[in-house]
Amino acid sequence: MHNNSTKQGKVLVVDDNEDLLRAAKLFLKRHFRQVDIEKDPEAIPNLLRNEQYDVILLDMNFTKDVSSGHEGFLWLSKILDIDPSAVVVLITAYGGVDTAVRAIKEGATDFVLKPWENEKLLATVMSAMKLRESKVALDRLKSRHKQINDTINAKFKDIIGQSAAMLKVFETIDRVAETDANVLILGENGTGKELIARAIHSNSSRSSEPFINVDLGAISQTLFESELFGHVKGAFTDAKESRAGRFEIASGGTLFLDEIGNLSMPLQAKLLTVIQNRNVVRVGSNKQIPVDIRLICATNMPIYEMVKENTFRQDLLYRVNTIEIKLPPLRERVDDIKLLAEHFLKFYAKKYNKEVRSLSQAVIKRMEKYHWPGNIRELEHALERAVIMSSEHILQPEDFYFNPIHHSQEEGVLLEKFNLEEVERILIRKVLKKYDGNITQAAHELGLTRSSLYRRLEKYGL
Ligand SMILES: Nc1ncnc2c1ncn2[C@@H]1O[C@H](COP(=O)(O)OP(=O)(O)OP(=O)(O)O)[C@@H](O)[C@H]1O
Repeated sequence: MHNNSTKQGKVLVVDDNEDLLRAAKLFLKRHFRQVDIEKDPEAIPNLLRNEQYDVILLDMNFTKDVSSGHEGFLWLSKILDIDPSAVVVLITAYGGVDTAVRAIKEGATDFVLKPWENEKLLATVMSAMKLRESKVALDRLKSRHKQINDTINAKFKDIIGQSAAMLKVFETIDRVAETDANVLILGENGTGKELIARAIHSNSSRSSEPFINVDLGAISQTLFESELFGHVKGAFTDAKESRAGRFEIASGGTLFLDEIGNLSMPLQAKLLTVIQNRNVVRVGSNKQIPVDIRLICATNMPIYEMVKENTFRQDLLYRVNTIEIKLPPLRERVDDIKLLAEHFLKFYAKKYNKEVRSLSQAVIKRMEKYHWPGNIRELEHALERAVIMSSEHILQPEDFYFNPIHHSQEEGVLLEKFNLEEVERILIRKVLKKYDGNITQAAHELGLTRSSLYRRLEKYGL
């Protein structure tokens, strides 16, 4: 027999037969912390308002000689209205099995036949209790997930921009969000590709489902399949447990594949198969799992040139680029710089509780001339740093740190060092600077193809 302190769970039994109620209470009390009994179903709403029951045992028929179960259905649906995650076990007489089966379809958890055997009743209530525990845990997880999502989305809510280019982007988001069309977002680092992807998701009918973000540039070749498609226990040495991949987790919602241009050819082929079939197979299994996702991809690579150079599959590109959004670099949307800078100033002044109020004209002029290789992310960090460091109300050019590369310094290095790699790195930086980061022009001047220039940029971390 259990002792009182270890007993768990609250059970409510509703039946018009007082003998049955008494017997149920006597027996269940030995196993559960609290057992309430009620013979009048009209009292149910009130009871549920005052107590959180884990399991409710509910009779199907209350009026004498009526065995249709109508009343049971009525009370079942009332209970589920009050508490959608209530766990209701129906009590039904022999012969009422069909009704009980229908009740389960309508949301009951299980049923017991009366007269019952105590051990059977106990087993039923015990497993109902377990179900309740997982429902409560799931509800908690869901609301935690929602809270996290809301916090992220709040940050992504304000998309600042009034330049013609951004207005066009807003219009496209409006048009495509509601559709399930695949979207490809192109733009340099820090131009707001993820922000736009989230905006599309939160304006779509999938907004209450997850937005799952995968940085393909950060996933190693060996982990690619298991990360994206999942694996079953024992599929490889480290696979101690079965795990769903990002495609499966995103099902119902939006999958954002960032840096799609960084995928190797073999991985592009694997990705294409999944996108075409809308099915994933976990590593180590051969079961097809259907996935329902809205796909948004992004890259800062010159993807069309890569197709020409056979480093990116054309069929994959045509799968993902149904709608294309080009985000111009910040230096090409000069109209937005002041607006963005003031937005970040306000945000960080509030965050760090500083009295910084505005930007001097000189700062704005300087910003509008600067080439912003890191785009909006760089602008945001510049403002965060300036707000933290400054003790004035108005920020001045000295509060910022523009353009860390100095010509004279580099030339000095060039003359002193004869290491080929070092010289190559410096040359590339200089040419890039000359063309304001324009890869095509820089590659042309250096006598390289764009993709070999990209490879070097990566190699030298430029
Ligand atoms: N129009 C905008 N208005 C306000 N904030 C923006 C805007 N665009 C970008 N940002 C901010 O700039 C930062 C970088 O944006 P985001 O991460 O979306 O860029 P990205 O293009 O995905 O970058 P990467 O290519 O490096 O992944 C984020 O903090 C984002 O909130």
